[in-house]
Amino acid sequence: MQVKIAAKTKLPTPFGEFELIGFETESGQEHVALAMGSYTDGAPVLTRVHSECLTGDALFSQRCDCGPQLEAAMQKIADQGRGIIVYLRQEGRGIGLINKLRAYAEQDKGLDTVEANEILGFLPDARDYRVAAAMLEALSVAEIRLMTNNPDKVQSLTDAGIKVVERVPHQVAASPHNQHYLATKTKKFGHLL
Ligand SMILES: Nc1nc2c(ncn2[C@@H]2O[C@H](COP(=O)(O)OP(=O)(O)OP(=O)(O)O)[C@@H](O)[C@H]2O)c(=O)[nH]1
Ligand SMILES: [Zn+2]
Repeated sequence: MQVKIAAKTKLPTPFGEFELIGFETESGQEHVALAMGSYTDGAPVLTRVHSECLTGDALFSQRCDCGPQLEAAMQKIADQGRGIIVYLRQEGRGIGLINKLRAYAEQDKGLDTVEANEILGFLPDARDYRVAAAMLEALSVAEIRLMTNNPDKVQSLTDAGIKVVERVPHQVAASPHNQHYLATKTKKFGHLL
């Protein structure tokens, strides 16, 4: 998987100023990374590989925990003054925004998040983390402390050549709306919650 750094700029946020790095893949996909501090010095970098969730990241959805997880990652990185968020445009665990909304509609009828994907003909999780590994390599980052509860993410990044020296638990407070969703993540995806 080849990616190229297409643009770099500043991103001032309530958590502090990040460097915003835009990437393009060979197939024309666009992804971004937010970086703070000196991440090229060889020491393991506190890292979040975050999958796009328009509803959670931008629209305050309480169906999932994505928005608070993104904020928590930005805060933890700002507290340390050093770290990277790889923001992957793999919306809906890779099935895309409209298909995720279709899956939500199935969940409204009583299916869980895995069953809803399957009834629509998708894998429960269609994400590919090789692009995240390629982005980290392009930033000269080889060793990370990964903020996640998802063991598959740790394994997939490891398989793609990134050394995950530590899994940093990344749990945020549940809401009444996302309890079932979080329970399914634990039961069906093996999330460490
Ligand atoms: N298809 C589908 N995607 C969902 C659903 N709810 C959230 N997502 C997507 O799931 C992705 C986030 O994945 P999660 O399973 O919440 O968490 P994770 O990234 O695997 O694990 P953590 O690193 O612990 O956060 C985002 O791309 C969301 O858009 C859903 O019900 N169906
Ligand atoms: Zn979400």
